[in-house]
Amino acid sequence: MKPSTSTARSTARSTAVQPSAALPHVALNVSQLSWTIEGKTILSGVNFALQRGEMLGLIGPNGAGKSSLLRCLYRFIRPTQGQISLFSQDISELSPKAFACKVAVVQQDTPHYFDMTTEQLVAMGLTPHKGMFDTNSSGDSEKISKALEKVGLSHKLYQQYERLSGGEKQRALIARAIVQQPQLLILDEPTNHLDVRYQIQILELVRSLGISVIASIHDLNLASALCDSLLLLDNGQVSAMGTPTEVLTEERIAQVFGVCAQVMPHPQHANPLINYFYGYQKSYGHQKSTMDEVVVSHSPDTINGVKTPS
Ligand SMILES: Nc1ncnc2c1ncn2[C@@H]1O[C@H](COP(=O)(O)OP(=O)(O)OP(=O)(O)O)[C@@H](O)[C@H]1O
Repeated sequence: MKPSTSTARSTARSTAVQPSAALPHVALNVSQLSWTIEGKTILSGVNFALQRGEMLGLIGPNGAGKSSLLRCLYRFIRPTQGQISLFSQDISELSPKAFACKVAVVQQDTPHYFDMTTEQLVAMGLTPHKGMFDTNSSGDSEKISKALEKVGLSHKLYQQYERLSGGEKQRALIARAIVQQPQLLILDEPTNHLDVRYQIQILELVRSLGISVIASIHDLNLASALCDSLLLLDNGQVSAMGTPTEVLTEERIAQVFGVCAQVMPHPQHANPLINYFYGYQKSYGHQKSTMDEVVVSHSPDTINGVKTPS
């Protein structure tokens, strides 16, 4: 199988449904957002805007505050300070039902849904759009089938959700979000349980929906390939925001993640492709880390005697 020479990003976008022209250009605006709990500041002065139809990757080391930021966006956490607006409307002013019609969330840990088939789980995505006494129609069944087909789970329609594998559960939750037809999709580590094929496929699928997306992603190469822009969070603050090329520099990867990397254009899409170097990390309690020297010299010829590619 030979990959296309067109970019993975443009290929996915070419099938996108264009969002309504009536909506403002900025989907999400976050201004001076801070969150403090138990005297500890977790998020501080976070500012960014997500353009309509754009896919924003939220990256950063463990504990940087990615999930906390997403929780503020889907109203699980009330920020200590700041404002979040969705298509120019303050999200705190939306009713729970109005909010659920506009925003879908796929959380990091797959929740338990005992006694529910995959079909019933995905049908939950229709609930915000229904009145109290509305029942599911044949059109609804078609929406559910199409969403399950998109995530490759048609054959699991009647299987108990609890019996799906971790990756299948993740894909079923994404199918539920698709059925919800949100204006904003929030994904907390959506590729967590997925094998490499589904990591690519699910993110390409999410891109192809043509809606505004914010997703926390640990795999920097995946984020680089599939996101329009990246927001790098470090210690609760925005360290950088911009295109993958602007954000993913060797210096910044060393500073924020504490690893030495070589960044080059990806042969298919030309966004940064990151190669990590090994063997220089501090081993706890023994060796002094050579990281500082690596960062200072920036393009080491050798690391621990291993010649690095030029
Ligand atoms: N409810 C809470 N009470 C106290 N501390 C919290 C709470 N929620 C998060 N934190 C702390 O906030 C910091 C950021 O956590 P968060 O889960 O947002 O980071 P993250 O970037 O998503 O990390 P990871 O990549 O490991 O998932 C951590 O130090 C965490 O312990």
